[in-house]
Amino acid sequence: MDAVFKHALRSAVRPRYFSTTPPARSATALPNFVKIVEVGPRDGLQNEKQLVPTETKVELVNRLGKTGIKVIETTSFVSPKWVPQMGDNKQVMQAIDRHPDISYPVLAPNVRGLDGAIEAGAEEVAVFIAASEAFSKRNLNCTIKGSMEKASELITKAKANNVRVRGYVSCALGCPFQGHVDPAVVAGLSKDLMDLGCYEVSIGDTIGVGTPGSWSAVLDETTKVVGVEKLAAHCHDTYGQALANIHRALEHGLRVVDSSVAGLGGCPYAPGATGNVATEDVVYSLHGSGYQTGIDLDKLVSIGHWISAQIGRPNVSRAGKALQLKAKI
Ligand SMILES: CC(C)(COP(=O)([O-])OP(=O)([O-])OC[C@H]1O[C@@H](n2cnc3c(N)ncnc32)[C@H](O)[C@@H]1OP(=O)([O-])[O-])[C@@H](O)C(=O)NCCC(=O)NCCSC(=O)C[C@@](C)(O)CC(=O)[O-]
Repeated sequence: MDAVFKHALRSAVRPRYFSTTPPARSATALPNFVKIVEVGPRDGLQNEKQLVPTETKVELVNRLGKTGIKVIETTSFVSPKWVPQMGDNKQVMQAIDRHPDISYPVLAPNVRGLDGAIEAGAEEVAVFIAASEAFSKRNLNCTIKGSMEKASELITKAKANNVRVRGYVSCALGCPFQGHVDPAVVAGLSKDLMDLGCYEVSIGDTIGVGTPGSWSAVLDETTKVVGVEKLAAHCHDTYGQALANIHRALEHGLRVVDSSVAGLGGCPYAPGATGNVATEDVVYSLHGSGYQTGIDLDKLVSIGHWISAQIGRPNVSRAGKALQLKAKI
Protein backbone atom coordinates (compact mmCIF):
# COMPACT_ATOMS: atom_id res chain seq x y z
CA MET A 1 0.00 0.00 0.00
CA ASP A 2 1.22 3.47 -0.85
CA ALA A 3 2.85 5.10 2.21
CA VAL A 4 0.89 8.36 1.90
CA PHE A 5 -2.39 6.45 1.64
CA LYS A 6 -1.48 4.26 4.63
CA HIS A 7 -0.75 7.41 6.59
CA ALA A 8 -4.06 9.03 5.63
CA LEU A 9 -5.88 5.85 6.60
CA ARG A 10 -4.19 5.77 9.98
CA SER A 11 -5.14 9.42 10.57
CA ALA A 12 -8.75 8.69 9.68
CA VAL A 13 -9.09 5.88 12.21
CA ARG A 14 -7.06 7.60 14.92
CA PRO A 15 -9.01 8.47 18.09
CA ARG A 16 -10.05 12.10 18.28
CA TYR A 17 -8.74 12.69 21.80
CA PHE A 18 -5.03 12.53 22.43
CA SER A 19 -4.39 13.85 25.91
CA THR A 20 -3.43 11.20 28.50
CA THR A 21 -5.85 12.20 31.24
CA PRO A 22 -7.80 15.14 29.87
CA PRO A 23 -10.05 16.96 32.31
CA ALA A 24 -13.64 17.05 31.02
CA ARG A 25 -14.26 19.79 28.42
CA SER A 26 -10.85 21.38 29.02
CA ALA A 27 -8.86 22.86 26.17
CA THR A 28 -6.36 20.02 26.47
CA ALA A 29 -9.07 17.56 25.42
CA LEU A 30 -9.43 19.21 22.01
CA PRO A 31 -7.96 17.22 19.13
CA ASN A 32 -6.01 20.24 17.92
CA PHE A 33 -4.54 21.05 21.33
CA VAL A 34 -0.79 20.51 21.54
CA LYS A 35 0.88 20.27 24.92
CA ILE A 36 4.21 22.06 24.99
CA VAL A 37 6.83 20.73 27.38
CA GLU A 38 9.20 23.63 27.97
CA VAL A 39 12.68 22.20 28.54
CA GLY A 40 14.66 25.47 28.47
CA PRO A 41 15.58 25.65 32.15
CA ARG A 42 17.03 22.10 32.01
CA ASP A 43 17.99 21.03 28.49
CA GLY A 44 18.44 24.66 27.53
CA LEU A 45 20.82 25.67 30.29
CA GLN A 46 22.65 22.41 31.07
CA ASN A 47 25.21 23.04 28.36
CA GLU A 48 26.04 26.68 29.12
CA LYS A 49 29.75 27.08 29.76
CA GLN A 50 29.41 29.91 32.29
CA LEU A 51 27.47 29.00 35.43
CA VAL A 52 24.09 30.67 35.17
CA PRO A 53 23.15 32.24 38.53
CA THR A 54 20.51 30.32 40.44
CA GLU A 55 18.32 33.46 40.65
CA THR A 56 18.28 33.70 36.85
CA LYS A 57 17.17 30.08 36.56
CA VAL A 58 14.45 30.65 39.12
CA GLU A 59 13.32 33.83 37.38
CA LEU A 60 13.22 31.98 34.05
CA VAL A 61 10.96 29.26 35.45
CA ASN A 62 8.74 31.84 37.15
CA ARG A 63 8.38 33.93 34.00
CA LEU A 64 7.62 30.83 31.91
CA GLY A 65 4.97 29.92 34.46
CA LYS A 66 3.05 33.06 33.48
CA THR A 67 2.79 32.25 29.75
CA GLY A 68 0.22 29.45 29.85
CA ILE A 69 2.82 26.68 29.58
CA LYS A 70 1.73 23.73 31.72
CA VAL A 71 4.93 21.68 31.89
CA ILE A 72 8.33 23.21 32.67
CA GLU A 73 11.28 20.83 32.96
CA THR A 74 13.07 22.72 35.66
CA THR A 75 16.47 21.16 36.38
CA SER A 76 18.22 17.82 36.63
CA PHE A 77 19.39 15.65 39.51
CA VAL A 78 22.40 14.18 37.73
CA SER A 79 25.96 14.07 38.99
CA PRO A 80 27.34 17.62 39.35
CA LYS A 81 30.69 16.18 38.27
CA TRP A 82 29.09 15.32 34.93
CA VAL A 83 26.89 18.40 34.51
CA PRO A 84 28.07 21.18 36.88
CA GLN A 85 25.51 23.65 35.49
CA MET A 86 22.68 21.70 37.19
CA GLY A 87 24.48 21.51 40.55
CA ASP A 88 22.05 24.00 42.12
CA ASN A 89 19.06 21.73 41.42
CA LYS A 90 17.78 21.70 44.99
CA GLN A 91 18.02 25.48 45.40
CA VAL A 92 16.19 26.04 42.11
CA MET A 93 13.40 23.62 43.02
CA GLN A 94 12.95 25.18 46.40
CA ALA A 95 12.94 28.79 45.17
CA ILE A 96 10.53 28.63 42.23
CA ASP A 97 6.91 29.77 42.59
CA ARG A 98 4.85 26.66 41.96
CA HIS A 99 1.42 26.85 40.41
CA PRO A 100 -0.93 23.97 41.10
CA ASP A 101 -1.82 23.58 37.41
CA ILE A 102 1.80 23.51 36.21
CA SER A 103 4.03 20.50 36.44
CA TYR A 104 7.76 20.95 37.11
CA PRO A 105 9.50 17.68 36.14
CA VAL A 106 13.22 17.19 36.71
CA LEU A 107 15.64 14.82 35.01
CA ALA A 108 17.01 11.94 37.11
CA PRO A 109 19.29 9.12 35.91
CA ASN A 110 19.13 6.85 38.94
CA VAL A 111 17.59 6.32 42.39
CA ARG A 112 20.07 8.75 43.88
CA GLY A 113 18.75 11.44 41.54
CA LEU A 114 15.17 10.48 42.37
CA ASP A 115 15.87 10.75 46.09
CA GLY A 116 17.33 14.23 45.63
CA ALA A 117 14.37 15.23 43.49
CA ILE A 118 11.84 14.01 46.05
CA GLU A 119 13.72 15.76 48.83
CA ALA A 120 13.52 18.99 46.82
CA GLY A 121 9.77 18.56 46.38
CA ALA A 122 9.60 17.25 42.80
CA GLU A 123 6.35 15.54 41.88
CA GLU A 124 7.54 14.35 38.50
CA VAL A 125 10.87 13.08 37.16
CA ALA A 126 12.14 12.15 33.71
CA VAL A 127 14.39 9.16 33.08
CA PHE A 128 16.54 8.97 29.98
CA ILE A 129 17.69 6.00 27.96
CA ALA A 130 19.71 6.16 24.73
CA ALA A 131 18.92 4.15 21.62
CA SER A 132 22.66 3.87 20.92
CA GLU A 133 25.21 1.99 23.01
CA ALA A 134 27.96 4.50 22.25
CA PHE A 135 25.88 7.45 23.43
CA SER A 136 24.63 5.55 26.48
CA LYS A 137 28.22 4.95 27.54
CA ARG A 138 29.16 8.61 27.09
CA ASN A 139 26.04 10.13 28.63
CA LEU A 140 25.26 7.66 31.42
CA ASN A 141 28.49 5.68 31.70
CA CYS A 142 26.67 2.40 31.20
CA THR A 143 25.10 0.13 28.61
CA ILE A 144 21.52 0.52 27.39
CA LYS A 145 20.60 -2.58 29.42
CA GLY A 146 22.30 -1.16 32.51
CA SER A 147 20.54 2.18 32.15
CA MET A 148 17.19 0.42 31.72
CA GLU A 149 17.87 -1.46 34.98
CA LYS A 150 18.56 1.86 36.72
CA ALA A 151 15.39 3.31 35.20
CA SER A 152 13.42 0.31 36.41
CA GLU A 153 14.66 0.73 40.01
CA LEU A 154 13.91 4.45 39.81
CA ILE A 155 10.40 3.97 38.43
CA THR A 156 9.53 1.39 41.10
CA LYS A 157 10.57 3.76 43.84
CA ALA A 158 8.95 6.76 42.16
CA LYS A 159 5.63 4.94 41.91
CA ALA A 160 5.82 4.02 45.59
CA ASN A 161 6.24 7.74 46.32
CA ASN A 162 3.49 8.91 43.96
CA VAL A 163 6.01 10.57 41.67
CA ARG A 164 5.08 10.52 38.00
CA VAL A 165 7.77 9.42 35.55
CA ARG A 166 8.27 10.54 31.99
CA GLY A 167 10.73 8.67 29.75
CA TYR A 168 13.13 9.88 27.09
CA VAL A 169 14.67 7.81 24.34
CA SER A 170 17.68 9.83 23.20
CA CYS A 171 19.48 9.56 19.85
CA ALA A 172 16.30 8.11 18.42
CA LEU A 173 16.95 9.62 14.99
CA GLY A 174 20.72 9.20 14.93
CA CYS A 175 23.77 9.09 17.14
CA PRO A 176 26.88 11.31 17.02
CA PHE A 177 29.09 8.24 17.48
CA GLN A 178 27.39 5.30 15.76
CA GLY A 179 25.35 7.18 13.12
CA HIS A 180 22.23 5.27 12.06
CA VAL A 181 19.83 4.10 14.76
CA ASP A 182 17.34 1.34 14.00
CA PRO A 183 13.72 2.53 14.49
CA ALA A 184 12.91 -0.92 15.90
CA VAL A 185 15.34 -0.24 18.77
CA VAL A 186 13.58 3.06 19.53
CA ALA A 187 10.21 1.31 19.46
CA GLY A 188 11.41 -1.47 21.77
CA LEU A 189 12.90 0.94 24.32
CA SER A 190 9.81 3.16 24.26
CA LYS A 191 7.64 0.14 24.97
CA ASP A 192 9.97 -1.00 27.76
CA LEU A 193 9.73 2.44 29.40
CA MET A 194 5.94 2.41 29.15
CA ASP A 195 5.78 -1.15 30.53
CA LEU A 196 7.94 -0.07 33.46
CA GLY A 197 5.42 2.66 34.30
CA CYS A 198 6.29 5.87 32.45
CA TYR A 199 3.17 7.86 31.58
CA GLU A 200 4.70 9.24 28.38
CA VAL A 201 7.83 8.72 26.28
CA SER A 202 9.59 11.56 24.53
CA ILE A 203 11.37 10.56 21.33
CA GLY A 204 14.60 12.56 21.33
CA ASP A 205 16.39 13.73 18.20
CA THR A 206 19.32 14.65 20.41
CA ILE A 207 21.56 15.90 17.60
CA GLY A 208 18.84 17.19 15.28
CA VAL A 209 19.65 14.93 12.32
CA GLY A 210 16.09 13.70 11.78
CA THR A 211 14.02 14.56 8.73
CA PRO A 212 10.27 14.18 8.20
CA GLY A 213 11.06 10.90 6.44
CA SER A 214 13.15 9.45 9.25
CA TRP A 215 10.66 10.67 11.87
CA SER A 216 7.92 8.83 9.98
CA ALA A 217 10.03 5.67 10.00
CA VAL A 218 10.54 5.93 13.78
CA LEU A 219 6.91 6.78 14.49
CA ASP A 220 5.56 4.08 12.17
CA GLU A 221 7.58 1.55 14.15
CA THR A 222 7.00 3.00 17.61
CA THR A 223 3.25 3.48 17.29
CA LYS A 224 2.95 -0.25 16.59
CA VAL A 225 3.82 -0.85 20.25
CA VAL A 226 3.03 2.43 22.09
CA GLY A 227 -0.15 4.47 21.66
CA VAL A 228 0.55 7.70 19.80
CA GLU A 229 -1.15 9.64 22.63
CA LYS A 230 1.69 8.50 24.92
CA LEU A 231 4.46 9.88 22.70
CA ALA A 232 6.16 13.26 22.53
CA ALA A 233 8.55 14.75 19.97
CA HIS A 234 11.79 16.25 21.29
CA CYS A 235 13.58 18.00 18.43
CA HIS A 236 16.90 19.76 18.29
CA ASP A 237 17.28 22.07 15.31
CA THR A 238 20.85 21.40 14.19
CA TYR A 239 19.91 20.81 10.55
CA GLY A 240 16.95 23.21 10.47
CA GLN A 241 14.49 20.32 10.25
CA ALA A 242 12.78 20.64 13.62
CA LEU A 243 9.54 22.40 12.60
CA ALA A 244 9.05 20.14 9.59
CA ASN A 245 9.66 17.14 11.86
CA ILE A 246 7.17 18.39 14.44
CA HIS A 247 4.48 18.85 11.80
CA ARG A 248 5.20 15.34 10.54
CA ALA A 249 4.85 14.04 14.10
CA LEU A 250 1.51 15.89 14.40
CA GLU A 251 0.35 14.21 11.18
CA HIS A 252 1.06 10.91 12.90
CA GLY A 253 -1.20 12.03 15.76
CA LEU A 254 1.33 13.18 18.39
CA ARG A 255 0.09 16.05 20.52
CA VAL A 256 3.05 16.64 22.85
CA VAL A 257 6.07 18.67 21.77
CA ASP A 258 9.22 19.50 23.75
CA SER A 259 10.92 22.82 23.04
CA SER A 260 13.11 25.43 24.59
CA VAL A 261 12.55 29.18 24.82
CA ALA A 262 14.98 31.12 22.57
CA GLY A 263 16.21 27.77 21.24
CA LEU A 264 18.49 27.37 24.24
CA GLY A 265 20.33 24.17 24.68
CA GLY A 266 22.39 21.26 23.57
CA CYS A 267 23.57 18.10 25.24
CA PRO A 268 27.04 18.20 26.85
CA TYR A 269 27.64 14.61 25.69
CA ALA A 270 26.43 15.06 22.10
CA PRO A 271 29.17 16.88 20.14
CA GLY A 272 27.87 19.22 17.44
CA ALA A 273 24.30 19.26 18.71
CA THR A 274 22.70 22.69 18.81
CA GLY A 275 19.77 23.83 20.88
CA ASN A 276 16.26 22.55 21.08
CA VAL A 277 13.74 23.91 18.64
CA ALA A 278 12.66 27.33 19.97
CA THR A 279 9.32 27.35 21.78
CA GLU A 280 8.42 30.68 20.13
CA ASP A 281 8.91 29.13 16.66
CA VAL A 282 6.84 26.08 17.59
CA VAL A 283 4.00 28.15 19.07
CA TYR A 284 4.00 30.57 16.11
CA SER A 285 3.88 27.68 13.65
CA LEU A 286 1.22 25.74 15.56
CA HIS A 287 -1.08 28.73 16.08
CA GLY A 288 -0.75 29.58 12.40
CA SER A 289 -1.70 26.01 11.47
CA GLY A 290 -4.92 25.75 13.46
CA TYR A 291 -3.51 24.16 16.62
CA GLN A 292 -3.95 25.56 20.10
CA THR A 293 -1.33 25.60 22.83
CA GLY A 294 -2.85 27.90 25.46
CA ILE A 295 0.40 29.89 25.37
CA ASP A 296 0.74 33.66 25.12
CA LEU A 297 3.29 34.08 22.33
CA ASP A 298 4.07 37.74 23.11
CA LYS A 299 5.03 36.89 26.68
CA LEU A 300 7.16 34.01 25.44
CA VAL A 301 8.95 36.25 22.94
CA SER A 302 9.90 38.72 25.64
CA ILE A 303 11.20 35.90 27.87
CA GLY A 304 13.31 34.62 24.96
CA HIS A 305 14.96 38.03 24.62
CA TRP A 306 15.36 38.44 28.34
CA ILE A 307 17.06 35.07 28.94
CA SER A 308 19.32 35.45 25.90
CA ALA A 309 20.52 38.80 27.24
CA GLN A 310 20.97 37.38 30.73
CA ILE A 311 23.28 34.62 29.57
CA GLY A 312 24.92 36.63 26.79
CA ARG A 313 23.88 34.32 23.99
CA PRO A 314 22.12 35.07 20.70
CA ASN A 315 18.41 34.37 20.60
CA VAL A 316 18.04 31.73 17.89
CA SER A 317 14.26 31.88 17.68
CA ARG A 318 13.43 33.19 14.19
CA ALA A 319 9.84 33.99 15.21
CA GLY A 320 11.08 35.56 18.44
CA LYS A 321 13.44 37.90 16.58
CA ALA A 322 10.91 38.76 13.87
CA LEU A 323 8.13 39.51 16.34
CA GLN A 324 10.38 41.70 18.43
CA LEU A 325 11.45 43.67 15.35
CA LYS A 326 7.80 44.02 14.28
CA ALA A 327 6.86 45.31 17.72
CA LYS A 328 9.54 48.02 17.39
CA ILE A 329 8.38 49.21 13.95
C1 LIG B 1 24.45 8.63 35.64
C2 LIG B 1 25.77 9.12 36.20
C3 LIG B 1 25.58 9.69 37.59
C4 LIG B 1 26.69 7.93 36.29
O1 LIG B 1 28.02 8.38 36.54
P1 LIG B 1 29.10 7.37 37.13
O2 LIG B 1 30.37 8.13 37.27
O3 LIG B 1 29.11 6.12 36.35
O4 LIG B 1 28.38 7.00 38.47
P2 LIG B 1 28.87 6.74 39.87
O5 LIG B 1 27.80 5.94 40.49
O6 LIG B 1 30.27 6.20 39.86
O7 LIG B 1 28.89 8.21 40.50
C5 LIG B 1 29.82 9.20 40.18
C6 LIG B 1 29.72 10.31 41.17
O8 LIG B 1 28.47 10.97 40.98
C7 LIG B 1 27.65 10.81 42.12
N1 LIG B 1 26.29 10.61 41.64
C8 LIG B 1 25.78 9.53 41.03
N2 LIG B 1 24.51 9.75 40.72
C9 LIG B 1 24.21 10.99 41.15
C10 LIG B 1 23.06 11.80 41.09
N3 LIG B 1 21.93 11.37 40.51
N4 LIG B 1 23.11 13.04 41.61
C11 LIG B 1 24.24 13.50 42.18
N5 LIG B 1 25.39 12.78 42.25
C12 LIG B 1 25.36 11.54 41.74
C13 LIG B 1 28.21 9.65 42.85
O9 LIG B 1 27.89 9.72 44.19
C14 LIG B 1 29.69 9.81 42.59
O10 LIG B 1 30.22 10.85 43.37
P3 LIG B 1 31.63 10.64 44.15
O11 LIG B 1 31.42 9.43 44.99
O12 LIG B 1 32.65 10.43 43.05
O13 LIG B 1 31.81 11.93 44.90
C15 LIG B 1 26.40 10.18 35.28
O14 LIG B 1 26.73 9.55 34.08
C16 LIG B 1 25.48 11.34 35.01
O15 LIG B 1 25.16 12.11 35.88
N6 LIG B 1 25.07 11.47 33.74
C17 LIG B 1 24.11 12.50 33.36
C18 LIG B 1 24.56 13.17 32.10
C19 LIG B 1 23.56 14.21 31.70
O16 LIG B 1 22.89 14.82 32.51
N7 LIG B 1 23.43 14.43 30.37
C20 LIG B 1 22.52 15.39 29.84
C21 LIG B 1 21.09 15.00 29.98
S1 LIG B 1 20.53 13.84 28.75
C22 LIG B 1 19.98 14.84 27.49
O17 LIG B 1 20.19 16.02 27.50
C23 LIG B 1 19.14 14.24 26.40
C24 LIG B 1 17.66 14.57 26.57
C25 LIG B 1 17.09 13.98 27.84
O18 LIG B 1 17.45 15.98 26.63
C26 LIG B 1 16.84 14.02 25.41
C27 LIG B 1 17.42 14.32 24.03
O19 LIG B 1 17.83 15.43 23.71
O20 LIG B 1 17.40 13.36 23.25
